Amino acid sequence: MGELKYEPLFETKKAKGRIIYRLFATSLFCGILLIWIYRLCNIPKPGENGRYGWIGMLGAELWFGFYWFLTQSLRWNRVNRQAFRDRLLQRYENELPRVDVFVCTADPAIEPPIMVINTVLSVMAYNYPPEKLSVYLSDDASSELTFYALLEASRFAKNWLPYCKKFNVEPRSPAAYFASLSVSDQSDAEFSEIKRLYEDMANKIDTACKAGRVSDQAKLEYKGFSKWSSYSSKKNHAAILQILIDSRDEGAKDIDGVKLPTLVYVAREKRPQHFHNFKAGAMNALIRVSSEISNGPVILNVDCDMYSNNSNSIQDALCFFMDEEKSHEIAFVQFPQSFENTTKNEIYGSLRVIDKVEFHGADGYGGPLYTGTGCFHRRDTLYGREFSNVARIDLKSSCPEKREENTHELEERLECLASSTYEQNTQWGNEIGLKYGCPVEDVLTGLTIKCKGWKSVFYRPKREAFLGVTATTLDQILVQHKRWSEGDLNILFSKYSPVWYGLGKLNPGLVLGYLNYCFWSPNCFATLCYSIVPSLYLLRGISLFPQVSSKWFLPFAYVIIAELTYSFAEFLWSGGTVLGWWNEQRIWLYKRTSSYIFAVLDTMLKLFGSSNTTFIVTPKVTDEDVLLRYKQEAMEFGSASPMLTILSTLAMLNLFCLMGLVKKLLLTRELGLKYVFETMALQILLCGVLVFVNLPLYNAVFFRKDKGKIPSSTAVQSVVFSLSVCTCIAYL
Ligand SMILES: O=c1ccn([C@@H]2O[C@H](COP(=O)(O)OP(=O)(O)O[C@H]3O[C@H](CO)[C@@H](O)[C@H](O)[C@H]3O)[C@@H](O)[C@H]2O)c(=O)[nH]1
Ligand SMILES: [Mn+2]
Repeated sequence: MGELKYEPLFETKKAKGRIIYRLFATSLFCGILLIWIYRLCNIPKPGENGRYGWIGMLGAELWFGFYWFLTQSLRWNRVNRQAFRDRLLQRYENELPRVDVFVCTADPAIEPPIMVINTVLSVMAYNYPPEKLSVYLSDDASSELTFYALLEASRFAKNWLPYCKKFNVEPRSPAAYFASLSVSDQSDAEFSEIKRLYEDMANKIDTACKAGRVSDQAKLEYKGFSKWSSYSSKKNHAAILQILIDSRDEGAKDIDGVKLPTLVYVAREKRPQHFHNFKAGAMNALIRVSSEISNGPVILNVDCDMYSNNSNSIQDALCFFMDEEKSHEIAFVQFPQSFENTTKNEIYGSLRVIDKVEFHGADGYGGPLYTGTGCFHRRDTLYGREFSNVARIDLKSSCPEKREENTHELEERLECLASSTYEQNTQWGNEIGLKYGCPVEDVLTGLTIKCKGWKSVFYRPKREAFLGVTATTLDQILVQHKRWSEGDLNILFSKYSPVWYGLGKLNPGLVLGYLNYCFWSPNCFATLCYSIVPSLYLLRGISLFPQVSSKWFLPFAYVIIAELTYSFAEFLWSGGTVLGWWNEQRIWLYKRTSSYIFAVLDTMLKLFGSSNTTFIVTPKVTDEDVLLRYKQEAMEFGSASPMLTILSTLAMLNLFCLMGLVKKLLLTRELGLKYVFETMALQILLCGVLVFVNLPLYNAVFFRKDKGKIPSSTAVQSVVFSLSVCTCIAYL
């Protein structure tokens, strides 16, 4: 008899087409080198026209070339992963580990309780032994509305979970499930019954939310509400911890008599004198509280809008943690961040290329970033454990034992773990738990885990594992990207910088990979230069690029065409549309000329100690008329803001430059047509593309009447400002 053959629980395959890609990238690099040489060798002498502009362009092109080089690290060595769930179940069906799911919410006004509990229900309904599954909701708003919704959800779960199992429902967020069905699917009695139950619950929650409070009757029915009696405000209250379902209780069963997963509500203590560290603080409180309740060795973390869209994700993730030969070094398994409310052409851009390309590239060098949601961690690594090849963590576990304390005693005992002083004089937020002090606690925490010797995995199953809500206005997306790019830049300067902390600990390819994100925001300088200088020089008739007939024109043409074609192909290959790519270019420009500028400024202020970390939560609800425009893919410029003023000014500036040129060519005939095209083709092209990409903005300034247009004050400011600059440049 031969030995049993070892069958891996997952496999890792190199992505196809890497050789061709590498050849292409090398050719592009040669083009970039030639551009640099041309710029360096042709700097106008002091006193000559265009010297400063030229030097600016040189700087910008050096930067773009450098940044392009960084982006190669995420494309050079892509890998794809495959998990074998059947093998996992064959080997470990009875020894699966306990899994704790953390859901975070922060504000019932922009993260509606009904959305939050749909996420909670979707993770409670995972295809996983319920006695091994525990769900924790952290409510940073400590809102009794959210608590009330969770209470209702805990009751509805008794019907919903068996229904999901019986009919193998997907997705298991009730709202998403009902919305996914057509009328003809909705005939049988059991369906009508579950839908009615859901609607009853949703109505109750909706009524409470509209009233802004929970009815006295509901409060009388459930003693848990008494914990709000000493509550004074969202920023000043004691910890509230309630175990709504304790799966160790005999009574914790659904209508079919099957166990329910544990469900816990936690609102950590907040006091004005103690800083709460946003989501990282919430997560750390959950890590502690859960350690005393279920202590699952695997933790899944989702944002409150990211419902589970695939009931098998836990098993998928466990394949990466439980393989006998390859799993011991894996700290976390990150799933893509995908969204449910995207429109066809994604007017505000997407994370498409990051998910379909870049994270697979990072995975080839040791693993993707932790991006805060849709990520499974080993609990120990969150405690700061160093990787060791010898002391491996065994995840296998049997059923939890019965507890001595009753639920009430347990709650009382654990509230102190969520107190606002618990972390004082401890290493929480520093050596233990998620890291504090950075707007992207997720990226920073993931980075430090990897610097302790661990690897991570990026897994993109065919059926999306999680779906969330993406921003629906320009302002929201710019604010979000400011937070992200600022956070990533903070990491660069922090003690955990991939450069000085990561070097030697991470694969150099991954260091470069991280730098891609750390250097997001400094891209603003080169982009600003490229979108202002050539256009203004165009107005003055000064050429900044080689003549069309010059041989130096070729590398420019090659790099521009090759890079644009590549980015276009990559986008389509990632599942995007043609118009989607064009929209992506616009949002690329907008982020770089607004979010990133403020990210750099705030980081500088912070380095000099005069600014604090903030976290503006992205709204997950949209007004009806805004939603309508979103669905029609009309950009929502909306309210005035410094970011919008910059965008609008830049757009106007380019428009006036182009108009100025046309005027010179056609009306005054100051310049010959042939001469202009020969010497300034690329400048005209650049300015023309900038105008073309900004068409929706001009429309929003001059023609739109709806509320999503650019506010008149912003429009006037930007026109006056850009017109004055253009006039000065043209006539002085
Ligand atoms: O003080 C806070 C602030 C936020 N949150 C929660 O954090 C999550 C993320 O907030 P959101 O406004 O949706 O930010 P996004 O930019 O969409 O989030 C991404 O980026 C964040 C870091 O900037 C990560 O924390 C997130 O997990 C990641 O999905 C939400 O569930 C919030 O409820 C808290 O629990 N407490
Ligand atoms: Mn979000």
